[in-house]
Amino acid sequence: MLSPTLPDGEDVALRIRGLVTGFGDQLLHKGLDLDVRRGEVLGLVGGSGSGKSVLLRAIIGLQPVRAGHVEIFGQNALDPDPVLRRALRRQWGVLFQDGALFSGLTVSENIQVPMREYLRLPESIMAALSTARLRQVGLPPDACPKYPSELSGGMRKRAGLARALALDPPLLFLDEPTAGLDPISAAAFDTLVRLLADTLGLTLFLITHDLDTLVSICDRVAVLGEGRVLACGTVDELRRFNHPWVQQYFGGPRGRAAIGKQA
Ligand SMILES: Nc1ncnc2c1ncn2[C@@H]1O[C@H](COP(=O)(O)OP(=O)(O)OP(=O)(O)O)[C@@H](O)[C@H]1O
Repeated sequence: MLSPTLPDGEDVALRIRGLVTGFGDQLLHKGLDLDVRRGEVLGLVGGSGSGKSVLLRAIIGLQPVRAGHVEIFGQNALDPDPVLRRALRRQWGVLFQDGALFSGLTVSENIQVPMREYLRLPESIMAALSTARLRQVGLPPDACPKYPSELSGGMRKRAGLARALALDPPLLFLDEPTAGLDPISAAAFDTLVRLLADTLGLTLFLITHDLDTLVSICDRVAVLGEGRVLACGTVDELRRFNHPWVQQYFGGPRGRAAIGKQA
């Protein structure tokens, strides 16, 4: 059994217990449990429509939850108190699938959006910080005055990542970070994400369909299906896990190719 929960005493960044979500009379998550260790890179996989994006939205408070608990660094993430929510909001950053940059703002202004909302800093400091964040994600300072439409897909992802890092959060959520990138850009993005996680000591929760990403940067992978986490473990452990979808996913031609590349 590759349990989605960790033993008591583990240093946990994200703890989910008994999560229930749904739309109308359809339940999507049916009592989902999951723990993410502090400092680990956890990948979330599952078939299309299994509820990966809705789970992310539920964790960060964008999706109503019918039952259950979500804790981020020991704080109740579902607490409706706006003061507590605001304090907790500074603990995480998120990169949505398409980067979700504001098209009418420059890259620099995009990175400054969370700074303006949560920090009170002089303009010159915010400008310097946004340039530093861009450098951190491998973009040159001359990207600062550009608009998202003037960037390539890979650069937009990096700009989105810079914005996710704006408040220097210890936890990052990434929704399909390599979707739409060519294989070379995707591999470079994976390398960057792992490097940032290691150097900044970040905890990463990333949704992906990209087997190369799972194999190359994730410490553990959680498999979502049937409204819960079916199993959570290393890619090697999951390959041996006896469940038809998991077997097909990791043992199929693409899974074997991705694992073979790393061998
Ligand atoms: N606002 C909504 N109203 C009604 N149903 C929704 C809503 N948002 C999502 N759903 C449904 O919830 C289910 C899970 O959606 P979700 O986007 O989380 O899937 P996913 O696992 O991320 O899929 P994919 O891998 O294709 O991105 C889908 O059946 C979807 O149609």
